[in-house]
Amino acid sequence: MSDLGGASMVRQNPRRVTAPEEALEFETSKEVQVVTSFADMGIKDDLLRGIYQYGFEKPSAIQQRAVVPILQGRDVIAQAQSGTGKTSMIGLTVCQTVDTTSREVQALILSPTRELASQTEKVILAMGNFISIKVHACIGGKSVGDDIRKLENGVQVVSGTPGRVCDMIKRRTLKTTHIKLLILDESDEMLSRGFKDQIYDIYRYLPPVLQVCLISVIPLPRVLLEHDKCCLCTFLFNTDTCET
Ligand SMILES: Nc1ncnc2c1ncn2[C@@H]1O[C@H](COP(=O)(O)OP(=O)(O)OP(=O)(O)O)[C@@H](O)[C@H]1O
Repeated sequence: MSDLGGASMVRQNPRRVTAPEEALEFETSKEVQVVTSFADMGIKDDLLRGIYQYGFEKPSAIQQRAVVPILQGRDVIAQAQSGTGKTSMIGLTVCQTVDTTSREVQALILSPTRELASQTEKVILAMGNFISIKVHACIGGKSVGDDIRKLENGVQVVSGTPGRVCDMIKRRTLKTTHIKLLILDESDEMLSRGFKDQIYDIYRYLPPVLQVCLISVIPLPRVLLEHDKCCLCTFLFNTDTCET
């Protein structure tokens, strides 16, 4: 997509799945389709089984818009309120994206807190129940030896906090050569405060061809959209804020 100015955005009528509250709007890049069923997202059968077994019947509003662009390999900014299914969406897209026959790390998810990184690991393990996905939560406060053992045994996904992930990369225990997808959860947090330098530090070790997804609760600066491939899926719960 080359034009991300106002003209390329479309507003869609609100259709919230997870919380039937006041009228809400979406702003998306214009080519974003609303896909209302997991079965129509091109998801592999064994993963679909895992999703249904996990108790999901229908994608939430943000999932209906952002899952397919992520699976298409687009760089995506997905912004939506807390509790709207963003973490689950990360789990689902990562499970679909990685090759579970490989032992290489292919997806790296960075979160600002240990709890969130662990939660994401659990979602991936639960949804990926039938695809034998190997994921490791690489977080501070846990044994470094354990990290090393797990990573050396081979995992396809790392869900971690920036400090420990950076440490593992610098020790060459976490090999970055095959990483094709970087997801920053709560990226408003990750790109502010003390995390920014750590994120840049990690980014330097990642392959030049990389899909990046930014997941956020609050709208991110517009400047992040200004590159050709970026796709926006925003849940507009405060129109004024998002227009600036
Ligand atoms: N499609 C879905 N169908 C049913 N339940 C869902 C769906 N997507 C997410 N949920 C459930 O909704 C709750 C919130 O989902 P999730 O944690 O993914 O949202 P979130 O936007 O990341 O929220 P937070 O910012 O609070 O972490 C969880 O209990 C999750 O299992």
